[in-house]
Amino acid sequence: NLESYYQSRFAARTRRIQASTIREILKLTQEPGFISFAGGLPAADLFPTQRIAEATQRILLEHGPQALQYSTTEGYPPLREWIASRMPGASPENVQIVSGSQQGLDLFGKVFIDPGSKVLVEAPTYLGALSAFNPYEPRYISVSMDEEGLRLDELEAALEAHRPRFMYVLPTFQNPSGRLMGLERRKAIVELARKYQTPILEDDAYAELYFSGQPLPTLYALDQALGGGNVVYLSTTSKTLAPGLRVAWVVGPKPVIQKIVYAKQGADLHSPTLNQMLVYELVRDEGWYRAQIERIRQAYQTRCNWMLSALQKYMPEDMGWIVPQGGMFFWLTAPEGLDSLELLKQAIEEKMAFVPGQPFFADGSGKNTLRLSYSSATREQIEEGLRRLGRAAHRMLGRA
Ligand SMILES: Cc1ncc(COP(=O)(O)O)c(CN[C@@H](CCCC(=O)O)C(=O)O)c1O
Repeated sequence: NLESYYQSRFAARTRRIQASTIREILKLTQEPGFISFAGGLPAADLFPTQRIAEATQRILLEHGPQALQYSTTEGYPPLREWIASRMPGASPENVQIVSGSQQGLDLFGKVFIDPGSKVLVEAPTYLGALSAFNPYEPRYISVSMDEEGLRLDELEAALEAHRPRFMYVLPTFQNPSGRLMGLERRKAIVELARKYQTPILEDDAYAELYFSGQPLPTLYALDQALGGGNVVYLSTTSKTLAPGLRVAWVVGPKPVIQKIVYAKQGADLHSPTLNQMLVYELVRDEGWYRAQIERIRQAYQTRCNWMLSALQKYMPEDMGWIVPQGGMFFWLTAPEGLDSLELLKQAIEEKMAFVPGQPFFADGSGKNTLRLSYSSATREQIEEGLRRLGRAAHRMLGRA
């Protein structure tokens, strides 16, 4: 039958296509009374639902046939122009709309990775990128980080020794560790990448989620200042509008974008036409969009503070964490020897969930780390959820 036929003939081909830990936990935590800090779920209470309903109706009434018809793979021209206008040195031809930056990761992997290609990643890095790249069978080169990001000495040694196909970097509120890379480090990394002619894939999913201060320049912008051409940039409306719309973009040199267009033609023809037109209707109102982003920043700052005080109250004293300056996550480091996968099992007994850290490490390390998202939790859920986690952690660490 088909199943045994599949097992005999195809299982080898799909050996690198494995489950996403976040996606699998997300399914599990739908039970009532469950408190999950697993998925980086944007705050649903901040989705501009009413505005989306009105804009969608207006688009359908005024441009129905266009909104519901097939459209070009490159994406809705006004939206591409809006994105290009915010990226130094970019024109719409450098911009490709994709269905979530997750698709951008997949298509980039499809275009850049051969079996065995070396891909340089941060340790830890976004596990969704590993899920996207794995089917193309890369070999990962992991480089560790200090408090602000990639260590330059290790990075240069790795670039020299391995000449990787590209490096995947998250400079702004890194997922999962929350790190924010400073300007000097950003400049140094862009210069090193150019020196070793190693393209950077910059994933800027949390670009707008600063709690305070002004955004730092993107690696894309810093590379432009040196002549450009060495950074491919990803960002998304998932964290500023609504993730269910699946509207994101890739910005890069024309030959690369051209290949990503062709790959997308073979993947899904184009991203949803209506959703692209809707996103443009929302972001074109600069005043509203800035106010929306400000609402989100303030809400996440508040929820971050709630989680910080709950951590201080309930965690064993030898549990450490990085206090984020933006983004959605706390990254916890437990004492060596504490297996966060085992802790997750205990936590699930208490109807609480988080993402264990090991899937974020391409080199299989990080057993004693875990990621907590505060973005869509209420104050009560944070208090109760951390109390449950604290109970499980104290039990595991053998402390009453
Ligand atoms: C660095 C980074 N790059 C891409 C994505 C995917 O975002 P899109 O919605 O595809 O634009 C994300 C979103 N990651 C969230 C959401 C995952 C949602 C899920 O798998 O349920 C997380 O880490 O929990 C990200 O953090």
